[in-house]
Amino acid sequence: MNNIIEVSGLTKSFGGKKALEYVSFSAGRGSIIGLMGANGCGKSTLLRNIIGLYLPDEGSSQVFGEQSRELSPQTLSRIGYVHQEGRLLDWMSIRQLLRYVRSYYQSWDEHLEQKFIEWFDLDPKAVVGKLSPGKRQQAAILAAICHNPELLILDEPASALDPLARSRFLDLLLELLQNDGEKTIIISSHILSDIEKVIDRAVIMDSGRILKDCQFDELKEHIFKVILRGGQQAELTGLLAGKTAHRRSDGIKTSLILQDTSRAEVEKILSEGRIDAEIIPLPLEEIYKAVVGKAEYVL
Ligand SMILES: Nc1ncnc2c1ncn2[C@@H]1O[C@H](COP(=O)(O)OP(=O)(O)OP(=O)(O)O)[C@@H](O)[C@H]1O
Repeated sequence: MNNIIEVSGLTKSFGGKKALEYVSFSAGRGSIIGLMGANGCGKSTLLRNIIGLYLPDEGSSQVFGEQSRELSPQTLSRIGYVHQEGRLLDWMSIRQLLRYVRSYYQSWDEHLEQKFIEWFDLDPKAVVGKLSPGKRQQAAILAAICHNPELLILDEPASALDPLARSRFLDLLLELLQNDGEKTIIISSHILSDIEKVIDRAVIMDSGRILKDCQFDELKEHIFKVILRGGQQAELTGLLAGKTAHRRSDGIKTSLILQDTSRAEVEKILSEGRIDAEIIPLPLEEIYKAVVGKAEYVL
């Protein structure tokens, strides 16, 4: 498979402080990738390096086969980017802004523009500088997607959106991918309960490094919860000790968050030992905490 993003050994410091340390990352076509991690762990820096907004101290980054530091206008027109600060031309109306952005692209999709103006309930006459943060984010999303980019990079795009707008935004992502299964979308977000509805790959960063990068299904297969009841709780807890990220017992039942194992392996142990237990999938937020080692689980 031809990757459209190839990042290798990317390192970037600001004033002596490392924001990225030897990060390698690649992406093929046709997926929605969730980029997660604590504030300041390097997500935006990675995304900005990918599109050439930042230049690395070491390592290389390519998009559509071109070096990120010198992307041609043709390659840039295949990319859509929504950045965290949502910098836009404040004096324009939404309609003027979209007309202005559209003048840079041959592939602008008017039908898509109209559809999402209605969907987001945006007033085309509204002045950008007077929009609420959420409406502003919606305008930024629209300006980034209507040229039908093959690669869509979304850096915290939905933080200011209300629940309905967020849900419409997620539907929009799925629709973009359904219409064209070759698109690649990278979305960085702290709202894990949202992105778990759409992502098929999870990338978790911590302190400038990638801790985990795998298919979301694989992550769910390997990090999950088991609730034990009955008389064999101590025995099974011992058996799974090396794979337990967190354990809590209330005297009646024991809850374990397991990792470094698989549901199939644990199901086998349970059935062989005829053990009364329940395997429960975890929400992405809990999986994330297990990966980064922050054991503040609600069990
Ligand atoms: N332009 C810049 N100048 C100086 N320091 C920067 C700059 N951009 C990023 N940094 C620093 O690099 C580190 C990584 O920041 P980055 O914005 O990539 O993190 P993030 O994971 O996107 O965080 P958040 O979730 O808060 O958006 C931080 O310590 C940040 O202060």
